[in-house]
Amino acid sequence: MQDGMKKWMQLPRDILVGHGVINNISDVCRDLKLGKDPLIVTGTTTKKIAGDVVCDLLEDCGYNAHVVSSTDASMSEVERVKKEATEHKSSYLIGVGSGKSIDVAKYAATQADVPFLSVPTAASHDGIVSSRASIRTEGKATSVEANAPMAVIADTEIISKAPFRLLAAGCGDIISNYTAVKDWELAHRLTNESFSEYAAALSLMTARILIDSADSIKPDLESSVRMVVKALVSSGVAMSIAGSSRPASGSEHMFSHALDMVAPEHALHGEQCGLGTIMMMYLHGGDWRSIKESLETIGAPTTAEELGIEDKYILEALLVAHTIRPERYTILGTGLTPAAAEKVARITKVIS
Ligand SMILES: NC(=O)C1=CN([C@@H]2O[C@H](COP(=O)(O)OP(=O)(O)OC[C@H]3O[C@@H](n4cnc5c(N)ncnc54)[C@H](O)[C@@H]3O)[C@@H](O)[C@H]2O)C=CC1
Ligand SMILES: O=C(CO)COP(=O)(O)O
Ligand SMILES: [Zn+2]
Repeated sequence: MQDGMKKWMQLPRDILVGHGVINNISDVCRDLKLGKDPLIVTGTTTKKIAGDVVCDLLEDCGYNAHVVSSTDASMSEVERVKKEATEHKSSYLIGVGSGKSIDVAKYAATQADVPFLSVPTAASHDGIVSSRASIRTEGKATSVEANAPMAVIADTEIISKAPFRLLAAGCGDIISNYTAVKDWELAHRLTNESFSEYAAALSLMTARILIDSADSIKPDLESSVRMVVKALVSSGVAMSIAGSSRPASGSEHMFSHALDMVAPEHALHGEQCGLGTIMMMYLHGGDWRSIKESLETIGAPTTAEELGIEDKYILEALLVAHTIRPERYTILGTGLTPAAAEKVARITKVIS
C-alpha cells in the first residue's frame, strides 16, 4: 500500500448538516444501533457550547452518557480517554468540538475498536469527516490513520456562532486542494504513484465551488457555514475515495506541518495551509494571485504578519517542509535553497 492508503473506502453512513440537527443525536445513535453507553469527548470551551447539550439530549432519551474534557491532541490524552471509556464501559465515542477534540475522540475510538461520531462546533478543517487524526507524540504532531466517523452531525446554528476566523480557516483548508492535486498529478507523472481521477476531480470541484462563492462567505451567516461544511464533507469524501489525504494535502500542508514544528506560536491549521497554497501555487507556475485574492475576499490571512508569525519562521518552514513526509512527492522535490525560499515568500508578498 502507498503512503498510508486504506485498503477500502471508508465513509460516514449518516451525515446531517443544518439548523438544529444536534437535536437528532439520539435518532442517529439509534439508527446506527450504537447502544446506550456513549462517551462524549469535548474541549473546555466547546463543552459549554455543545458537549453538555449532547449529553443532556442523550440522557433525556435514556442514554447512560459520560463526558470527558480533553485539552490537547496528544497521545497521552488519547490514552486517558481510552481509560475513561474502559471505566465507563462506553460502547462508542462522540467527539464534540473543534479539531483537537475530534481527533482525540477519533483516534481513541480507533484504538479501542469502537465506533465514533463527529459533532463539530467549528468548520475549521476537513478532519471533521476524514479518516485521519493529527496526534502529538513526543512533542511532534503526526498524522495517523484512523477510522472515519460513523456519522457527522454539523449543526449550522452552533457553528455560525463560532468566531469567523475558524470558518475562514476551513476555507483555507479547502482552497489548498488546488495545490494538493497539482502535487499528486506531479507525483503520478514522475514517480508512478497511483492517482484517482475521481478523487482529484471531486477535490478540485469542491475548491472551485468555494472560490466561486468566496464573496458570499460572511460572518454570522448560516448560509456561509452551510456552504463551507458541505465543502469540508466533500473534501473528506475525496480523501476516502483516494484512501489517503493526497487529494487534500500536498506541499502546502507540508509547509503548515513544518510551521507547527519550527514556530513557537501557531496559527490555525487552515490559515497556515491557505498561506502555503499561495506559495506552492507560485512554485507550480499556477495562478497564485487568484488564490491570494480569494483568501483576501473571505477574510483569511495571506501574509506572515496577518498570520501572527515572524518572517524567519516562514522561511525556516519552507526549507524543511520537504522532510515532513518524504514518501509524498511534491513540487518541493528534495527541498528549496534558502534563496529560492526567500524568493517565493517575497514575490507572493507572504513576507515583506
Ligand atoms: N484529522 C484531520 O484530518 C485533521 C486534523 N487537524 C488537526 O486539528 C487541529 C486544529 O483544529 P482547529 O479546529 O483548527 O483548531 P483547535 O482544535 O485548536 O480549535 C481552535 C479553537 O476553536 C475553539 N472553538 C471551537 N468551536 C468553537 C465555538 N463554536 N465557539 C468558540 N470557540 C470555538 C476551540 O475551543 C479552540 O480554542 C490540529 O491539531 C490539526 O493538526 C487539522 C486538519 C485535518
Ligand atoms: O489536513 C488534512 C487535509 O486537509 C489532512 O492531511 P494530513 O494527512 O497532512 O494530516
Ligand atoms: Zn488540512
